[in-house]
Parts: sequence; C-alpha cells; structure tokens
Amino acid sequence: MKFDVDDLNSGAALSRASSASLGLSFSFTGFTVPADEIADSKPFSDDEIAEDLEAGRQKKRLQTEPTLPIYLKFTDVTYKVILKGITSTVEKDILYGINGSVAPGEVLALMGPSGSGKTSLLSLLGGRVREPAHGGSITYNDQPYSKSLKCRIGFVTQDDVLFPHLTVRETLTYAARLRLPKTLTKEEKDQRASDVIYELGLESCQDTMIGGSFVRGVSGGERKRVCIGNEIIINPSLLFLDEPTSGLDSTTALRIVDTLHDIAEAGKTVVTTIHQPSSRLFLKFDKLILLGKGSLLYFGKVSEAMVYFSSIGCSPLIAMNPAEFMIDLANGNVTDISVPSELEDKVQMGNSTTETKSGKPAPAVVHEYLVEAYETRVAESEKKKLKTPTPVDEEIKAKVCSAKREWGASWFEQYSILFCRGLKERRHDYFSWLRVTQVLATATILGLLWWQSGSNNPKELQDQAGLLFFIAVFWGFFPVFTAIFTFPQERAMLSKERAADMYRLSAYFVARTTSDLPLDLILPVLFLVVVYFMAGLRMNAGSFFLTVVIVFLCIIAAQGLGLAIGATLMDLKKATTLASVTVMTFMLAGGYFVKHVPVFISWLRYLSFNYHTYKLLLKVQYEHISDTINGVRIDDGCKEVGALVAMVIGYRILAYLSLRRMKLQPGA
Ligand SMILES: Nc1ncnc2c1ncn2[C@@H]1O[C@H](COP(=O)(O)OP(=O)(O)OP(=O)(O)O)[C@@H](O)[C@H]1O
Repeated sequence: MKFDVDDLNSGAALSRASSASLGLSFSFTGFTVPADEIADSKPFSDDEIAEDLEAGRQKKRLQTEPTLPIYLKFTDVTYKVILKGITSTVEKDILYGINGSVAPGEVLALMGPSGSGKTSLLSLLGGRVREPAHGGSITYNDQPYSKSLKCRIGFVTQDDVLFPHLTVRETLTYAARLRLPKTLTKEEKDQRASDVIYELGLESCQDTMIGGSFVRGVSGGERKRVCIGNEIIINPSLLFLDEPTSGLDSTTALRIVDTLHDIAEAGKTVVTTIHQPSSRLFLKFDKLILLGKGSLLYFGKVSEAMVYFSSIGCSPLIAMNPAEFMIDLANGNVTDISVPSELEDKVQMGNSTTETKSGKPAPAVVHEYLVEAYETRVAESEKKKLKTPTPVDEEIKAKVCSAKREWGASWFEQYSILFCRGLKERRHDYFSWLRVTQVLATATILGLLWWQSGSNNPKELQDQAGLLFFIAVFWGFFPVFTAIFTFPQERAMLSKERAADMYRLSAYFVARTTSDLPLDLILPVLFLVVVYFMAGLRMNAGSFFLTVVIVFLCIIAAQGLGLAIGATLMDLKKATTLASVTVMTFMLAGGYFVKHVPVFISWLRYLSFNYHTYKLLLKVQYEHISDTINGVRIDDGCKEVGALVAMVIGYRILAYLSLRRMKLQPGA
C-alpha cells in the first residue's frame, strides 16, 4: 500500500467507483492504490470520473495535510485499577499482557464478553489512560504516546454526547470550525463539514435535529455516523470506536462497518470494540483481538481465527456464527463445541472444580487452557514480529510525534463559535411554551392580586413593597435552579471536547455564561410590562428602564450562584439541596419578612441578592415620595449596585476556578 497526496484525485475517483458496488457513496481522500488495481472497476462514465477528479482536486485544497500513516503496536499491555474502599485499598487487574498491532488501511476489532476489558484496552491504546496505571509498551510508529498525537487521534465513545437541538449539519460545522487548523478559512472549514456529510451518507438528514430523550431526532445509525463524522472531520490518522454498532439492527451495523472500511482505506488506522457481531459483519474486519477476563485469547487475522481455534482442538459441532463461537469460548462455555483431549481428560477425572454438571469442563478451566494455548503457541512469534521496525520514513515518524499543539481557532474565534452554538442550542429551552406560560401566568396572577394598587398611604405602600419584594425573590430564585444544571449536564460533552483539545476552558466558560444573556432579557421584560401595567406601578421610560436593569442584574447574580454551586459540586442532588438552603436564607434575609435582625446575623443580608434588588426596586419606585419605605432606608443605591456587580463577577470566578480544578478527562 502506498500513500501519496499527489495521487489524491485518482483516489477520490477510485473510492467512489469501488463503493458504488456497495450501493454507498463514499469518497475519502488521501489514499491511492496502484493504477492496475483501478483498471478493472470502472462503472462510471468518463464525465463522472472527471467530475470526481474535480471534487478530488477541491478536497485536496481543503485537506490540511494528507493522513499521516500511523502503525500502532502494543506488547505486554497490563492495566490495573485501584479500588478505594472505606477501610482498605484494593488493586484490581483488568488486563494481563495484551499484544497486537494494526497498520494504516486496516480495521482491528476488539471482541470479548462483557467485562473482558475491551473498553479498557481501547482507552489505553487511544492514550486516554495516564501512567502508571498500565504497563507494557504502546507505540505509534515506534514512538511512545505524546501530546502531539492528540490531534491525530479520533475517539468515538460508546455513549457519545451530542447537542440534541443542533441539526446534523450544525453539529459537524461547529466541530469543523473548532477543530480544523487556523490555516483554513471559515468557508473551507464549512466545506469540510459538507464533505463529511456526503462521505458518511448523511445528506438526507443533514437538516434534522440530533434529538435526545425529550426531542425526536435522527435514527440510531445516523447518530452514530454523526459521532464518527465529528471525529473524522479532523482527518485523524488513528480512529478508535467503542461499540459503534451496539443497539443497531444488522443492516445498519453493516453499513457502519462499511463506513469504517472506507475510512481505513483512506489511509487511517481503525480500532473498534465490537460486542456480538453477525457473521457477515465479523468477517468484514481485518484483524481480531479476542479477550477473555482481561487475557488475550487470540490476536491475528480474522480470516485465520477459526483455523487457529481448530488447531488447538476447539471447533463448533454445529453450524455457528464464528463470532458467537468465539464469545462462547471466551466465556468458557463449550456447549456444542468440541474440546481437546487435555480438557476432556480433566472432565473424566471427575474433579468438581474442573467440571460442570453437564459433564463439560468448567469455564475457568477452558479459560486457562485458551490463555495457555495462545501463550505457548503464538505469543512469542507475534512479539518477535512486533519488534520489527515500522515501515515508515524517519521524517514521518518525527512529524507524528513532534508536531506542536495548535488550536484550531484563536481565543476570540473559539468564544464566538461556542457563543453561537450555545445560543442555537438553548433558544429552544428558553422559548418553550412551558416557560413562557409559567412567566406570563405568574405575571398575570400578580397583576390581578395587586390590580391598580395605590401608594398614597403607608398601608398601600407596604402592599406595593410586598409586590416588589416578590419580584426580587422570583427573579432571584429560578435562575439559580436553572443555572445549577449547566456544568453537571454538560460535563460529558465538556470532558470529551476538552480531551480532544477543541478549545480553551476559558473560552468555553465565557461563552457558556454569556450566551444566555440575550435570552435572559426577553422574558423578564415581558413579565415586568405585564405586572407594572396591571398593578399600576410607576412606569415612565426612565424608571422602567432602570427596573429592567436591576432585575437583569439580579438574574445574572443568581445565575452566578447557581453556576458556582453546580461547578463546585458537579452533582445535581447535592447542588439542589445546597441551593435551596442558600436561596431560602437569602430570601429570609431580604429585608421584607424580618426587620429587626440580631446583630450577629444581620451581615447575612449583604450576601443576599434579593435584599439588594429589593432596595433598588424601592428606590426607583418611591425615591420621589419618601426616604424610608416599609422600614428600608433609601440611599443613593451605589452600594447595592456594587454588591450585585461583585456577585455577578465573583460567583462566576468561583465557578470557573471550580471547573479548572476538576479532572475533565473522559470517564472522570
Ligand atoms: N475504573 C474502574 N474501576 C473499577 N473497575 C473497573 C474500572 N474500569 C474497568 N473496570 C472493570 O474492568 C473490567 C473490564 O471493563 P471494560 O469496560 O473494559 O469491559 P468491556 O469488555 O468493555 O465491557 P462491556 O462490553 O460490558 O462494555 C470490568 O469488570 C469493569 O468493571
């Protein structure tokens, strides 16, 4: 196999030509095959091929650089986790000396029963587990993992997270804008997203929302392809996928695996875990690693796996899907499977620890036999093969491991992309009819209860002050509880995107905490218009504008508190409990319910945004009438504004610092 960007055009034409036979339309770039291999497969007219050549030429311009071939090799990989109990710490071994390799253009499948260590091995190979948790050697073109490899690795996790309200096109476009290098223009990045949509056959659903638990969206197979698209958009050399076919029907699963093949054919190295593939699907992989309880039971070509197992005396006695046969073996279940004489002897000896009731060898015995068989017959020769140097130029080796980390966009670009993405994602929540109804219904009830209230005597003033206090409480309450969810809910996405170095945390944080602001303004204004109009409160342009500003300050101070609590605890139950106690305390200390607070606790009101908001609302409403309303002194209001601004900024700084110190690695 030969990799050459200059032959890119013919590669594009070829891949379309060959995928046509599968009824698919893929055209990955960066891969060529000798011309004689192309000659036989030309179901397209010269015009169509010329079109492809043009498309290829365009892609060549877009491709930042060709896929650098990466050979992945691993020997004697071990992995253990430390389980911390209340009284003791226990080490648990997950993987025991796994060997294997995979070259560009190949798809390696990691297969085994549930809990056999597939995901753990995939995470280790993808550089997602830090030393010293694992032993052995994992090399990429004979070099150890380095941070510069991050931008060459794509990782699709099992429960990959996507924003439910973005469309397929929006999702891939934002990923392209964030991840592709600065050297490309915005148009070129968007074009790359379009190419990926075409490459993955997502044209028909490109304008459909991704969807989630509460929103109907794309199908499971399309969703998986979007996750794959999110990763291949950066043209990675290595692509890791954790169970990309789980939960899909066999035809959709087959299509995903075909996609993986096309990706590999474009010069990428693909490693995927697989649960229980159909035989057709199983035979599509190039190489296989079979794991059983963390040990290696087979590594080699898929086409040779059955021959190997029969050589060690294990063959199916009835017609069986080879994958099912191997999973059964890895589970130690030899029903309908012939076993070698050594194992049969153990059964005949009638040892209860080595024999099951059905007269078959016990699973532990089968497992031991398979591990030993692999170690004695294959492991040594495989390890020797792994020691031979990778057939890659020194120049490429150096390029793979020494490239400097570069952000795909400047800080400001990252901020504006994340800001727009946030705005698009959340406008649905903000303008849901439920939310609008909640706000309008509350406003109408308040308006009716305080219908055209007056302020001509102390009694009326006290009543109206009660309404203003309620406004301060209402807009200091809900924002805390909605903001609490922000970071715990986005944690998975944040971890994934941060692990892929998509943006700086500060850009995400500022965008995330400002993209709500324009949306935050609309409902309060609507609410205030209804309440002030119905209740007959003073409503000239100046005072109404100031009222809106005060309520807005209250909202963003309350949001800050919610963000800080959520980011610090990252646990919704704990965060909601703490927030409800805090909000209740602030409300009680707000200056309406108790006026003569004991000195030792009176400082509490200064922490309450309800108190500052209430005082400012009183000032705007009654400044011209009196300097003391309902026992609250009206002064120049500077202290209150200062306190609210300090809260807006202070709580956000606290939230940011909490996020910073958090381990935001996947799986953390
Ligand atoms: N951080 C951890 N702490 C404790 N146990 C762990 C940890 N990571 C993995 N394990 C254990 O290691 C074993 C292998 O887990 P892993 O997720 O790699 O298996 P798997 O083959 O991918 O399983 P599945 O097919 O069910 O996803 C399991 O028994 C799992 O409970």
